Amino acid sequence: MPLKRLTVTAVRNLHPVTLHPSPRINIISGANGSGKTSLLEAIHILGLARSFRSTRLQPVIQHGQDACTVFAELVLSNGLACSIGITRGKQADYQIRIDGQTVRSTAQLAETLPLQLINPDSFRLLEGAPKQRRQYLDWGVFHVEHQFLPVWQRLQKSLKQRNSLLRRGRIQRSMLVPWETELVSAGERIDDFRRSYLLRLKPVFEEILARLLPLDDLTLSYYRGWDKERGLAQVLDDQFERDSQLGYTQSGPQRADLRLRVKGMNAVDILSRGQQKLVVCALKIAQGYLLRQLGASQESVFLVDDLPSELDERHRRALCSLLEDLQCQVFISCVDDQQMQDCWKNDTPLSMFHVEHGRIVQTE
Ligand SMILES: Nc1ncnc2c1ncn2[C@@H]1O[C@H](COP(=O)(O)OP(=O)(O)OP(=O)(O)O)[C@@H](O)[C@H]1O
Repeated sequence: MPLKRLTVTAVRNLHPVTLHPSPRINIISGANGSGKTSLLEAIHILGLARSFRSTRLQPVIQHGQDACTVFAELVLSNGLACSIGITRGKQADYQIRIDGQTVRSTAQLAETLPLQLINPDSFRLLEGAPKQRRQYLDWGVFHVEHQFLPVWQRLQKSLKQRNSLLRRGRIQRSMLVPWETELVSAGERIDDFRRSYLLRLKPVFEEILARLLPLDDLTLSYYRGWDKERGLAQVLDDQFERDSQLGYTQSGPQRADLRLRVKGMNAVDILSRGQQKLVVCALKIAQGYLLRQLGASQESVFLVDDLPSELDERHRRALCSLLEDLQCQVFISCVDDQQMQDCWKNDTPLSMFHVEHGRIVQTE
């Protein structure tokens, strides 16, 4: 799903630019503060309508401008061209267009452009809250299981309604029944989707990890959000009193998690930062490989911010080789392009861009 042409206007310090990236490897180099990350951020906005650096989009819009725009022409897996564009204004308003048609949902953008981000914050996938690992897992499920989104929306709605009734206090048990019925039916399906996705992901992840970092005793397991012995309906029933006191639903798929352990202990307590970074890279790259294996209609585009940092040369090369073998489009930022130049096979299409004070120039 490579971006064939990319136009960025009024994103942070970037001068308006149109680029013709390589369908495979793109290296973006430049000094600190030059605007490398801003270019990756622009692509991220195009795929997800939001930044990975700030929760609000206002800081991303160039000082003195009212809106930023990112537009791209893509090549679909069937070889046809498609155009997508997004304009985000200061009032959190946005306009999304796919092939000239206005689109309301950001899910359609995500579906058209499956983005994977690897950046210094990616560590949080291991050390952060379960929500991040659920989002990671659900990214994969969303792209391979087309029923996932409507079922997930049903789950969110029923959970919200149940929690709002619980917060009212002193409610009749029967008032929750319709929402619980919906919650159980959507929740168990989400659990099935996640479980079967993970079953397929695990061997791919293990293979990728072995190429990056031999860690035989690392295990990846799934916690569905409630105990193994009981069905979700039973759990909601048994926990009604406690849920009423707390004002929210304690157990369910909204509590699911992925668990990474080394010798039975939490991986973050054992692995070095570099090793954690490699495990996160393996997790993300594995999703790209799986998407390709399953013949998904779109392939992932990888955004890798500041790859060389914290990785030694051997691991950097191993990572580049994995990204290269994946045969998808990759954008990698780095301060020193020398570090990234000889990591690729001669026949891999490679483009180099240099950023200076927000001005991007293709150098190769
Ligand atoms: N809304 C904005 N309008 C204009 N300039 C901005 C805006 N927000 C940030 N900047 C500037 O844009 C630049 C953005 O740099 P960016 O983070 O993309 O740099 P980088 O090349 O990735 O640097 P590093 O190597 O330090 O990570 C910074 O110089 C910053 O001060």
